[in-house]
Amino acid sequence: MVGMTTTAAPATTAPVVGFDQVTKTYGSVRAVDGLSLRLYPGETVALLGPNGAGKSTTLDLLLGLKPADSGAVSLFGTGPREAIVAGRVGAMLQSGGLMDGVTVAELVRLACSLHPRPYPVSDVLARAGIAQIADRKVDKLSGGQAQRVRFALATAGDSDLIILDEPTTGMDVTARQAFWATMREQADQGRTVLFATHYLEEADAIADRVLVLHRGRLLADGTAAEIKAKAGARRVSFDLEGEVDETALRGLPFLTSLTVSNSGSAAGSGQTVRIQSTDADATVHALYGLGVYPRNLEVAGLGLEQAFVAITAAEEAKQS
Ligand SMILES: Nc1ncnc2c1ncn2[C@@H]1O[C@H](COP(=O)(O)OP(=O)(O)OP(=O)(O)O)[C@@H](O)[C@H]1O
Repeated sequence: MVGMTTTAAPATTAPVVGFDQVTKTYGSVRAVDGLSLRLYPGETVALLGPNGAGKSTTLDLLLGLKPADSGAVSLFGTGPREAIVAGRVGAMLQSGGLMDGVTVAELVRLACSLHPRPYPVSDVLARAGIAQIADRKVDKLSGGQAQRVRFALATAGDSDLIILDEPTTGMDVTARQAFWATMREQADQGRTVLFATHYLEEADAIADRVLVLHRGRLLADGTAAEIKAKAGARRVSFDLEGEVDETALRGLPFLTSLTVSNSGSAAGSGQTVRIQSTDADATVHALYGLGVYPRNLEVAGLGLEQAFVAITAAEEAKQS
C-alpha cells in the first residue's frame, strides 16, 4: 500500500469514516475482505476497482444498508444509522431510489423535508440542472436526467459526507462538468466526498486520494501520482520506418506490453510502437542495440488508467 500517511489529515482530526477489519461475504464470495480505512474531513476520495471488486458493497456497508459479517464500520464516531438520521450523509446510489408517479419537484421537496438541514428546493433543482424538468414525472426521465435527480436527492441538505456510486454514468459531457464543479465546491467547504467510478480520468482529475479495491481488499491508497508511481512502469513510444521486427522488439528487456500500429505518416510505411517498461532507460538502451532508428521517442509516466490496469493485473497474476 502506498501513501497512507501522505493524504490523510493529521492524526488528531477525527475520521469521518472508519472501517476496521470489515468483512462481508455472500456465500463463498468475499465481497469485502478485512477492509480497514479512514477518511477525513475535506477529502475527495475515488474508489476504483474492477467489476466485482466490492465497491458497491463497501458503500452499502458504509450506509448501513447491509450488515458486516465482522469488523466495525463507523461514521463520525457513531454507527451509520445514527449519522444518517442526523442528516450527516448524502448518498447517490447506482440505481433505484426514484419513486414512480411523482414529479421531479415533488421528489426533491420530499428529500428536502426529510433532511434536518435542508437547502431551498429551488436551489437544489438549479444546482442539479433539473429546474426545467421539475414538473416531469420521474418515470419519464432519460437515464442522464434520472442521474441528475439522484444527485439532487444526495444534495438536498447540508451533509458532511457525500457518497456517490458511479455518479456520472449516463450523463453527457456538460452535465458531468457541472456535476464535478458542484462536488468540488462541496469539498472546498470541508465536506468529504467519496465516489466509486469506472472513469479513471475523473478520478485522476477530481480525487485527492484514490483507493484501489480488488477482491474486497485495498490494493493501493494514495494520490493519483502515487498510484501511478506504484505501478512501477513507464510508457515509451516511438516511430519506426519500414518493416518492424516485432519479435525483436518483444525481446527487449523490462517490457511489460507492446503495441504496434500504423503511424499514419504521409510516407505511408511508418509504424508507431508503444511500450510499457519497468526500466525505460534499459529498454531504450537495448532498443538502439537492435540497430533501428526510432524517431519521435517519448518516455512518460503511466496514466492512472494504465497504472490501475497494471496494478490489478499484477495482483491477478500473483493470485493465480
Ligand atoms: N446481493 C448479493 N448476493 C450475492 N453476491 C453478491 C451480492 N452483491 C454483490 N455480490 C458479489 O459480491 C462481489 C462484489 O460485488 P460489488 O457489487 O460490491 O462489486 P463492485 O466493485 O461494485 O462491482 P461493479 O464495478 O461491477 O459495480 C461480486 O462478486 C458480486 O457478485
